[in-house]
Amino acid sequence: MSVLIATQALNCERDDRLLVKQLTWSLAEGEIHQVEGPNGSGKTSLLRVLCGLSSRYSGEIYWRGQPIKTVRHQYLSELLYLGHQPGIKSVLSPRENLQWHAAVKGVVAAEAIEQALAKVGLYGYEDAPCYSLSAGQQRRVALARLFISHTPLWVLDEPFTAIDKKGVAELEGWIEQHALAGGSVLLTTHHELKLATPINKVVLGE
Ligand SMILES: Nc1ncnc2c1ncn2[C@@H]1O[C@H](COP(=O)(O)OP(=O)(O)OP(=O)(O)O)[C@@H](O)[C@H]1O
Repeated sequence: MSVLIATQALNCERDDRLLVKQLTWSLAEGEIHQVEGPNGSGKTSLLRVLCGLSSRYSGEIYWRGQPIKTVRHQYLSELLYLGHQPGIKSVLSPRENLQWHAAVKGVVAAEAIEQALAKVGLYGYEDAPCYSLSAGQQRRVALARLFISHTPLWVLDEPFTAIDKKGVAELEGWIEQHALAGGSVLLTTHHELKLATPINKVVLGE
């Protein structure tokens, strides 16, 4: 399986604290990697750097073997980042949020949106403004984005936050299915993952 994303001697600094030190690492198709470490160790900071959302780093990041600066459009279009916060627009409904996401991704996805709403259990709430939904339902709106476009790399920061037991099992299944289909997943979670697929660990704060 070919390598999607890799780093060479990556350092991430925050307020004069070196959070990631000389990280040389790679993530290939079909792999699941979990960034681990205590609160404040830099997990979110690392994910944001790897998704092109932060430039607080030194060293090199490669996408499919090319420095990200040279393939920025391809790199950003092939990854999907779900942040710590749901990152949805609260005045829009779940359906409208997904339509917005599809437009940003440049995909026509009317059917995929309906399927995604059903998959994450939001039918019945699809046209309600998101501010009227519970925290777990809002997280489900964010998770529905996983099924709108076919992005090879999912980057998930604490995706299990506010999700109920059934939802946790479903999300574990989706992560596993994505990897089995040749996709890759990079995630942080304080939740103990129950997957049959091996998980590679990236440990920070040691
Ligand atoms: N918005 C911010 N402004 C200033 N410093 C910040 C900010 N966000 C994070 N930091 C600093 O960066 C460090 C790493 O934070 P980060 O959110 O990456 O950690 P984390 O490992 O994801 O933590 P957690 O497990 O609590 O989510 C923190 O200890 C903090 O000092």
